[in-house]
Amino acid sequence: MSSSSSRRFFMKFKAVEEGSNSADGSSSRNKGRRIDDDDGGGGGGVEEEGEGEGGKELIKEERRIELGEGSEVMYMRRFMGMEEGWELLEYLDSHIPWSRPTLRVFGRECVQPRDSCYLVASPHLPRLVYSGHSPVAYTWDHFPPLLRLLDKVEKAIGGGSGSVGFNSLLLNRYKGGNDYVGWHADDEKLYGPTPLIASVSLGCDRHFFLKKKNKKNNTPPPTLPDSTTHILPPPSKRLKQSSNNQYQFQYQKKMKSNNSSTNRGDQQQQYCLLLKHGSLLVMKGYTQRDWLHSVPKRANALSTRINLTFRTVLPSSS
Ligand SMILES: O=C(O)CCC(=O)C(=O)O
Ligand SMILES: [Fe+2]
Repeated sequence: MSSSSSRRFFMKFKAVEEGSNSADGSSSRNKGRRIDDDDGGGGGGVEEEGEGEGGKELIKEERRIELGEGSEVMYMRRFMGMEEGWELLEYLDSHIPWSRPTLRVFGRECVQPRDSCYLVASPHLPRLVYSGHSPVAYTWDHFPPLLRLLDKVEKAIGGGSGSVGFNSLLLNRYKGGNDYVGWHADDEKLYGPTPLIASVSLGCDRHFFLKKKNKKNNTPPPTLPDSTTHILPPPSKRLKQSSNNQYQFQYQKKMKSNNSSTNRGDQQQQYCLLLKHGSLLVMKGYTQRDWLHSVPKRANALSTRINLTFRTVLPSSS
């Protein structure tokens, strides 16, 4: 399949809701100069304005968000070219051995609300276990496009020839707006106390939320890890767009609940980023120790999104 036909394939739902299948449902078809966030991503089925026009190099915008106390995220919106991204999306969609495992969450079994696959550089790494599930670790040597992506990610983060030393990769496939990942932190011991996680997004734009953990008991917020949307007020009431397209908001009201475990009354710091097709998000420092993140359900996310998170498993962490 050519790259343009593959792009059409992933944009097949576009006709259903013309110009509104960004994750937030906002129209991405501005006539004239774009002033919103959709100026070249194409994720979710918008045109590819801004991609290397006239042979110009892609602008690699960077956003560094200091979360405080040694936590930091960095967002690079145009990490890879649009066509390059669509080709990789198509390749991964058809070549990766996806599965949708059963997890155990708070003693309950539930089917993971997205497809995933775990790839590693070596079979001798300690096993990954999350939510009572230990995924099969496939070797990433069988997927040359992923090795090329790894190289690109390492160069972007490590600078020039620098090697970061990622040795594992977790892929998630969200087949539509009902697929999601609930509040969690990638704080498994095998990644060490300050993991560097590089997250590449392909396909449909989706919102990525960050919120500070509840320090008092260091437990997740009052939602099941895979069910988050209901505690957040509607985006229109909640999100305040700042000049750098990053949404920052705080709860305006106390959460209404008689349950003492949910009625903390503290205002949690939160951030939301729209993860675009071809973007790179890096989480570093104590982000996994002190913050939770999620990609909630979105009714308007009509097409497939694939997310890749490169991580480093510490060899002696078993
Ligand atoms: O899909 C995303 O952007 C996030 C995925 C994620 O948080 C994870 O795999 O741990
Ligand atoms: Fe995560």
